[in-house]
Amino acid sequence: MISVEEALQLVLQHKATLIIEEVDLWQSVGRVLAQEVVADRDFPPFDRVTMDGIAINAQTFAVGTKAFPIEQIQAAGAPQTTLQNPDHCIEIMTGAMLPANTDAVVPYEDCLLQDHTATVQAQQVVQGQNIHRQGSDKKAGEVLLSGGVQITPAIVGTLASVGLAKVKVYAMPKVAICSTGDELVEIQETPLPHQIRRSNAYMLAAALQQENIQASLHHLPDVPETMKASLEQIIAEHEVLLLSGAVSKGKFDFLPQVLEALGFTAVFHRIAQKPGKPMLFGTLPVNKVVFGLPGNPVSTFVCYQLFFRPWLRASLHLTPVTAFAQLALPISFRPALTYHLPVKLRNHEGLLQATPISNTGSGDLTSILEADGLLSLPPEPQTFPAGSAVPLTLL
Ligand SMILES: Nc1nc2c(c(=O)[nH]1)N[C@H]1C(S)=C(S)[C@@H](COP(=O)(O)OP(=O)(O)OC[C@H]3O[C@@H](n4cnc5c(N)ncnc54)[C@H](O)[C@@H]3O)O[C@H]1N2
Ligand code: MOO
Ligand SMILES: [Mg+2]
Repeated sequence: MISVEEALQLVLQHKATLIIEEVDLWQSVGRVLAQEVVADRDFPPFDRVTMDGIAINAQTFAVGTKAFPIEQIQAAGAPQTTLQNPDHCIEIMTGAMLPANTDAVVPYEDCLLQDHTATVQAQQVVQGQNIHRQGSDKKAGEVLLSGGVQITPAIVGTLASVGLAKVKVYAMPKVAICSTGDELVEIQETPLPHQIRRSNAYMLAAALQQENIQASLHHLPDVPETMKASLEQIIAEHEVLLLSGAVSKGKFDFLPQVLEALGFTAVFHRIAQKPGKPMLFGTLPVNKVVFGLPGNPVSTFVCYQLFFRPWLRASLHLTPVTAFAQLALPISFRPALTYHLPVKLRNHEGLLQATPISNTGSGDLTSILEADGLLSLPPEPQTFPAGSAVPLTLL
């Protein structure tokens, strides 16, 4: 059996090669940018006034002038005006271009406006005050963003400001989710006493939806011939298979053998971890990957979080997420496996503290209902005192 670290390395050696597609800007949030974004003009593109008030020449104020006759008013969106007389002022609005021959803006709050004259009541006027200088944020031609970042609302704003109505992003892989098992029924059905609803398929579909992947949903019965025929069709139409169940030691766990008959090469089967020990991972021609997630709901969930998500991030050129939390309680366990524990997180004196959520095992789906994260306790040491810093997967 291989360790969690080895398993993850192997998974990451089989990244998907994702093509680049163009989407409308307003549909790009959450997607991964696949292009460089360059400032098409200076940021800001002109000396931008930052307060509503009057624009003056600071030198005029410095030699003792307080009352400035108003030459005109300049609104945001109007072309730049020019102060004709250095003893005068121009009324100016936030977002307007600074008028030529002025170099300071005094806010209305510091002025008295009467008879077409603004009298400055402030003690001081500093050259450059309330002016956002052209190019002070970024210069035209500067790289604002490189590819390999998830598009946030702030990025959408930046893309909009450089005029990118269409954005290049990595296309998401085509994913099929397959539940397996003759005990499973559709969610709208009333299960007989020996049956359960196929909740894992929906849990995985929801998780993928959070990644902007609309997966197709399938079910495979515990009959090798039917399983094979269905899988053949599914493989032809998808790049990634997320399978739940049928990977352990049971008499009806046919998945590994059926996959092999379809050209599957196992990269690993079984990981030294709990839950999720029976996980299967491998490849199918050409460049397709299969995640055989163990059927117990918490195992399915944990393996998805710990292997599929890092695989997807790496395929999308995103940097890995690393986080740690401190254990709120001491924990001891055996045998020597990596233990993934659903935890509740809270802030304790400025540190992230994790409290394990009690559960009855990996069949206990309710144990992850309130989980904010998964702690992964390595096989050694087997005793972790309270306060130990432990790797955390944020959910
Ligand atoms: N002799 C051994 N038995 C088992 C081992 C082992 O090492 N030796 N490993 C155990 C572990 S750990 C797990 S996890 C399970 C994994 O089993 P499978 O991946 O083969 O999954 P199934 O047998 O199909 O189902 C297990 C369990 O999960 C329920 N299930 C399956 N799919 C769904 C679904 N879509 N929605 C809800 N629940 C689902 C299924 O009904 C079973 O109760 O094997 C142990 N056994
Ligand atoms: O380890 Mo299994 O994945 O717990 O039920
Ligand atoms: Mg089984």
